[in-house]
Amino acid sequence: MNYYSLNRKAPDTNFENAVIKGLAPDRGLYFPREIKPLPVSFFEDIDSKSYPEIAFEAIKQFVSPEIPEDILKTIVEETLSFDFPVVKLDDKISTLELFHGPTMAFKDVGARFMARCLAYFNKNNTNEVTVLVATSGDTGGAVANGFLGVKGVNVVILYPSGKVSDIQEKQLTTLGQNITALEVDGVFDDCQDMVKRAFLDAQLTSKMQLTSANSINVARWLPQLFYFMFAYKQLHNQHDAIVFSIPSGNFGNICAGMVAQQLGLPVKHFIASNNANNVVTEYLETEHYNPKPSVPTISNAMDVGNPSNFIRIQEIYNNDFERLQANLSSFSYTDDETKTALLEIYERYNYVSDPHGAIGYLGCKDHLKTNPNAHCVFLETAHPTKFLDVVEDVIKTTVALPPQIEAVMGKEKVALQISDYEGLKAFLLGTI
Ligand SMILES: Cc1ncc(COP(=O)(O)O)c(C=O)c1O
Ligand SMILES: N[C@@H](CCOP(=O)(O)O)C(=O)O
Repeated sequence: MNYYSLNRKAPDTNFENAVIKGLAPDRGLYFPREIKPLPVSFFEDIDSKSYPEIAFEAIKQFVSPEIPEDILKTIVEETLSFDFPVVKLDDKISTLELFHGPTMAFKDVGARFMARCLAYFNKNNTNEVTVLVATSGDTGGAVANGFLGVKGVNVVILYPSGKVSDIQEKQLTTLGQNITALEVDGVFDDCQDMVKRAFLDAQLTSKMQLTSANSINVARWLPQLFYFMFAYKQLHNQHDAIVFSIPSGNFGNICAGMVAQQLGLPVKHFIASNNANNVVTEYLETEHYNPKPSVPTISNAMDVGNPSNFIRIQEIYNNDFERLQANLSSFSYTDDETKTALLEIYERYNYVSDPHGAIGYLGCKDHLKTNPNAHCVFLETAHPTKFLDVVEDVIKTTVALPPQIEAVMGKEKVALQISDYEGLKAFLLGTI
């Protein structure tokens, strides 16, 4: 598959180059030249397919011919070695649990998929790659875990100091080996800007091959489309008007859902559920896109003021505001509303959600007010114990720690403090 830059000032490239480069030379995000719908029979026969079989068929066109089919089969099987259950709360609302992977966040799938693609491209150990990642909480841990020990790959994670949960911080600062954590005096958007700036810095790019493991990288972004197909497989026999409410920050996940829809997945509507960082909610109300500095919330992984993937969403809809509005709604919620929702989900359904999922639940409730015939699936994007203080404080109950979380609890944080781009550059050049 060829990919083009959304800034349209760089040549097309293939999947391998798009993955290794991360961002196009004109600083644009890569986007597939074509999204060919899957045959109708793919969806009709979905009950007979396993998750890896669904994933293989869905992603094949985006990675061929650079990843041969037998390798791709192995990659998806290894990537998807855990479950993706839908839990029905009632006849109107379900949740898709995306937290059964090694770091208990939905990012595990993209991180594991991308790590395996890079390892394949670097099979002869000829090109050392430095992977830069900006995280507002979960991407860092998932990428650290997914890339740990991958030969020829060094991972550098930038995270905003004091703005990720304790467990998220442990997950991204305690692995060692080929993983380094940089604690940035700033917000997530500062970290993301530094990563993008590094790609354009000739002093760096002449010395090392840099790429990104954020959703700006197509190998991290596209596998997220699997989730929507897995939910459809579990629900399509009971509900024919499925809508998804996606807790959104950098908008990679929801945008991947829209690619699944382009592939033919029967999705009725998308809901971007946001915390106070509401640039897209405002856009859909006003048609003005006005990125702002992010504000801290209890759903910290969504504290993004300038979502990278919004430009991909606009591309999918051909920059047609009316078409976008017809397929996408967006709501934004305060921390108090999030806490109230967390408690309501617990008391009404005996289900413990995390603050991000709780925002997804609120999006479902708001959508159902005007669309009572829909069945709304909100994505549970992280395990509640990743936000233990908030969750236990709200539901007034102790939540048992799963083994994946217990494993990092006693570990010692190792991170290097930096305050600006020069700090990142000095680290990469080995001068600090
Ligand atoms: C728990 C959680 N929920 C939601 C999101 C938002 O996802 P996206 O950035 O793809 O919009 C993130 C971070 O990406 C996350 O870690
Ligand atoms: N919410 C993310 C922010 C980065 O998103 P990404 O999908 O672009 O990696 C996080 O948890 O780090």
